Amino acid sequence: MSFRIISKFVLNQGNGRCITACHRNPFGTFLSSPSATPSNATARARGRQKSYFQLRFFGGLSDDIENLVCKPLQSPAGVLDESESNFIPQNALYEGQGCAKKRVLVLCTGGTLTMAPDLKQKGALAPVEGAISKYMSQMVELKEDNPEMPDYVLHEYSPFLDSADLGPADWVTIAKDIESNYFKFDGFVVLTGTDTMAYIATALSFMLENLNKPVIFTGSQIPLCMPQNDARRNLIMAMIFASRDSINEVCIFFHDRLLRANRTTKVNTHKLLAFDSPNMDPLATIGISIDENEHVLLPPAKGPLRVHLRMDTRLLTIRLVPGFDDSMIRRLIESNMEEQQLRALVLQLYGTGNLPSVKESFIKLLADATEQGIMVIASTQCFTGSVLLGHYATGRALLEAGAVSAGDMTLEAIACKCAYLFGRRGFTNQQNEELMGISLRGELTPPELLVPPTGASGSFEQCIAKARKRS
Ligand SMILES: NC(=O)C[C@H](N)C(=O)O
Repeated sequence: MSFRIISKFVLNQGNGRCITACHRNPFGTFLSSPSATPSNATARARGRQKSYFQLRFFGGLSDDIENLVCKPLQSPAGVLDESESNFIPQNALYEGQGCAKKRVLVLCTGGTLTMAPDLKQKGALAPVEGAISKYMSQMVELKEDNPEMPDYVLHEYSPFLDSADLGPADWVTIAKDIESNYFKFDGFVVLTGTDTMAYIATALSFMLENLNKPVIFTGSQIPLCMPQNDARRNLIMAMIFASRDSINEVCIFFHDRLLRANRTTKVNTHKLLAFDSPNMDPLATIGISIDENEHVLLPPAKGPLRVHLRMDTRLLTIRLVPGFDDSMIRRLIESNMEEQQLRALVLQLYGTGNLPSVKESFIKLLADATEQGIMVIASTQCFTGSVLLGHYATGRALLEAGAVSAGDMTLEAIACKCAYLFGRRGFTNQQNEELMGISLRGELTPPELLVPPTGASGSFEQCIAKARKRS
């Protein structure tokens, strides 16, 4: 799929105000430049800055996915030296108000939020290019005299797509655009369709290592053009959260909750409460106030941002149903093993990670697969809770076949974590297996923190002991 980026930037409300540079260095300090026509307040702030600089923001974001390598982020010229001891204002002061005005980059890929009934498609919803910029420029909440809202730059990708049409190449495009604009904005909003939003946002959480700014995904169930839409509030709240210093991770805001992206899954096709993070509390909830759950927010990263652009998605997911025909699954796996294509096999199993122990040949097949270097991952079909291999004899056989537990990860997290780890290439199979059991971006409850079930078996205890030793 071609996912060309057009350089269509809407400077805040189209008023021509220049976009200024804002930088938070790897150590968490902000450096930002005042606007082109600094107010007294910004001039005062400037007086306290030793290395004042200004970058203008030009269009021309990345438009290809070549050079898919992991590379450390380069700082723009003129950034603050870490030995700098001067006080650096967190942001340019907002003219006349004496308060900080944040800057947010809004990246829009399409999705229902941007859609309208298309007569050529018999009234089916289809994305309308250009509509979002028109709506946003008319939203009073986003006018620049509203000090609580950030300045924003909107970037519309072309063509707008239903999220079902977005894949790893598009995740790479988004990651690259965040990388190349990282120092110019305080936070990022990504507008996508809801159907694969949890996958895209989860993938981004792995691709953006040491993220120190908010990246907030949102979309809607009802298009922005319809009066009863949920798009407007989702968009406003996403922009508010994208301006918060307390958030250093990729999140999904939807309806009334901010969720960690890699814990999130789409749970409803109709209701406005379309997402949930079944095994983790929301990062924040909104009612008449915004309540952050400070204890679950990820702390600021210690190192500089590293962007990993190679995602190896050679995995197969099989959801078991009672009475399944294992000969069919056998053929599928065997043909993949022969072509040496398959890297991981995700089994969605019953309960704590059980499969029929009577199917000995199937278990033997899984043991052969692990021996050939295919990672066999045991996950659960249950919406909440965790895989506990070894709690039941039926699951124990899997442990012996060399399967790896997915713990309480969502399917989205399992798939994207595999793609990320395999894409890194530098890890051995054993290291990959160990990393699957370790929380890299908050996607997993560490096994040692899981409450052992009543009557936990010896092998469950062994799993925990092994995990403790690793950490
Ligand atoms: N609500 C939505 O955005 C669904 C739409 N099919 C999409 O994922 O693009």
